[in-house]
Amino acid sequence: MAEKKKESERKMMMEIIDVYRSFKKRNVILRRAFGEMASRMVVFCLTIIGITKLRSSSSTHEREREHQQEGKGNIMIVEALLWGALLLLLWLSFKKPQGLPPGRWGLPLLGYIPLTTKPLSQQLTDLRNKHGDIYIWRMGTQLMVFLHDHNLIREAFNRPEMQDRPEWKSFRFNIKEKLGVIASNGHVWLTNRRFTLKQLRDLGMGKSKLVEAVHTQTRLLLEEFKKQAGGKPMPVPHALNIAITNIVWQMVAGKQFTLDDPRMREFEAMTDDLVSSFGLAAAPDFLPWLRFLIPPPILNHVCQINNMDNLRERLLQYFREEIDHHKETLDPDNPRDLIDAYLMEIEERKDQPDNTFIEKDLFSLILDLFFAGKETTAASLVWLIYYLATYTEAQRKMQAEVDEVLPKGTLATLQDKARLPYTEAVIHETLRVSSLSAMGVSHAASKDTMLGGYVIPKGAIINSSNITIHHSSRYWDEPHLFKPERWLDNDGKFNTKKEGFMPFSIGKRQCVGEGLARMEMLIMSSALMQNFTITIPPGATLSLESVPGNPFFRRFITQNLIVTARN
Ligand code: HEM
Repeated sequence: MAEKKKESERKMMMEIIDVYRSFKKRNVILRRAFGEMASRMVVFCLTIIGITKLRSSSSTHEREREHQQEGKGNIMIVEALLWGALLLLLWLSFKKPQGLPPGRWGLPLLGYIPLTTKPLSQQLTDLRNKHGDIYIWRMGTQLMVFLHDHNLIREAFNRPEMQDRPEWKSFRFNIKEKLGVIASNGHVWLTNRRFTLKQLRDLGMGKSKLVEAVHTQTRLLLEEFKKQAGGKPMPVPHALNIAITNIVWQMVAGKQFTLDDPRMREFEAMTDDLVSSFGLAAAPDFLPWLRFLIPPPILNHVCQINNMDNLRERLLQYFREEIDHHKETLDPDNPRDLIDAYLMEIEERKDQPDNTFIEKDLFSLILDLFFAGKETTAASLVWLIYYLATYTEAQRKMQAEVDEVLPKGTLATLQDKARLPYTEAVIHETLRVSSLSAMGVSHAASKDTMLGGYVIPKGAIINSSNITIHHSSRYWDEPHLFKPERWLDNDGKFNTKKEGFMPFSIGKRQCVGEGLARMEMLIMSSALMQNFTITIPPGATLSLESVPGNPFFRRFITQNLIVTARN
C-alpha cells in the first residue's frame, strides 16, 4: 500500500514538472507582460491548475480513490483559489509597479494606446513637459524609457547594464543569431566594435584609401550638380546617396561602382526598401503575442517580414560574391579592406575557444555598416544643403571662408579642418538642428537597476531623446534658430561644445563611424560651396520639417532647389 502511494506521488511530481516546463517554455510573453516575478507566479498558478485538471481527468479508478481520500470538493476549492490568484495577478498587471518612472502604463499586452492624432514626436515632447527628464511609455509589451537630459543619458549609456540592444528581431534584420555590431551584445559586440574602429582608423584617417575615395566620390558628385546647374528647380541629386554608398563599399570591399552601374542601382533600391520595411516588421517585436494568434505565413506577409527576409538574402548575395573573390585574391602581407582584415582574423583565431570571427558574422557586420553608414550621412548632407539654402547669410559666409582657404578646384583634407572654423560650425549646427537620429538607437537594460532615482526593470528599452536636448533652452540660446556662430569664440575659432550635443550619441556604444561621417561632411560640403550657390526656387518655401510618422529617424522631405554654378 505504502509502495503504491509512493509511486503515485512520484507520478504526480513528474506530471507537475512536465506541466511546469510546458508553461515555462511560453513564459517569454508572460515575462514581458507581467514582469519577472509575477510571470513566475502566473506560471506556477497555471501549473497547479493544469495538474488539478490532469488528475481529475485521470483514470476512474484513481479519481475514485482521490474522491475517497480528499473529496472532490477540496480539488474544486483549490482550483477556485488558484483562478482567484490568477485573476488578482492579471488585475495587478493593470497597475504600474511602484518605483518605475512616471508616464504611460496602459493595458497588459497592449500597453498605452494614445487617443490622439498628435504626431508621436509632439506626444514625446508633451510627456517631457509633464513628467520631466525621465518617463516611461509601455508600447505593446515593451517598456520604453525616454531620457531627456544630457547627464542622465551619459550616466545610463556608460553603465555596463545598459549596453545591450533590445531583443527585437527586426533590429537584426530577422537574423536568428545576434551577430555584427549594431544588434549584438557582450563579447561578440565588443570584438566587432573594436575590429571596426581599428579598420576605420587604419583605412580612414590621414593618408589613406578612404580619403581618396571620398575625394573621388566628391568629384563625381560635383559633376552631377553641374548637370543640374541650369536654373531648373530639382531635388538634391540621388548621386549623393550613391557617393556615400560607394565610400562604404570602398571601406568594406575596396571597390566603387559607377553611377550608372545597374548593380549599384539595384543595391541602392534594395537597401532603401529594407529600411522602409522596418516599421511594419517591428510590429511583432512590440506585440509578440501576434505570433500566437496569427498563422506565421499571414503575419510574415502582412508585416513585410517575408519582404525583409528576401531583401536581406539578396543583399547578402552581393557580399557573398565579394567575400569569395577576396578569399581567392587575399594577400596577407597587403590587406586591402575590411573583408581582407576579417578573413585574416578568421584564420588567426580559428583555434581560440572564445573566437567570434566567423563568416556568418562578417555578413552581418557588412550589412550593419551599410545600414548605419549610408542613409545617416547622406541625409545629414541634404539637411545641410536645406539649411544653407534657407539661411543665405550662413551660405555666403561659408563660401567666403572656403574661397579663402581652399584654392579653386582643390578639395579639403582633414588637415584643413582647423582653417575652416565656419564650415565646421555649419556642420555642427546642422547636426544639432536636424537631429537625424532623434531618439538615438535603443539600448536595453540587461538587469534590474536604478536610474535617476527610479527602478528600471530588466528588459526595459532605454531611448535618448537627442532631439529635445538639441532644442532645449537649457543647453542652447535661441535653440530654434540655425546659428553657426554659436560654435565660434570671439576670435572666430571653432569651439567644441559637448554639453547638450549628441548627434552620434554618447557612452560605450557611441557611433563608430563618427570620424568618417564628419570627414565626408567636411569634404563634400566645402566642395559644394566652392562650386555652387543653392537657393530656394522663387515663390516657393522650403520645409525644414521631417517626413511625419517616424519620430526615431528624421528623414528630410524631398523638395526642389535651384543650383547655380559660381564663377
Ligand atoms: C551623420 C551620420 C551619422 C549619424 C548621425 C550617426 C548616429 C549614430 C547613433 C546615434 C548611433 C547610436 C549609438 C548608441 O547606440 O548609443 C550610431 C551607432 C552606430 N553607427 Fe552611426 N551615425 C552616422 C554615421 C555612421 C557611419 C558613416 C558609420 C559607419 C560606416 C556608422 C556606424 C555606426 C555603427 C556600426 C553603430 C553601432 C555602434 C554600436 O552599437 O556599438 N555611423 N550612429
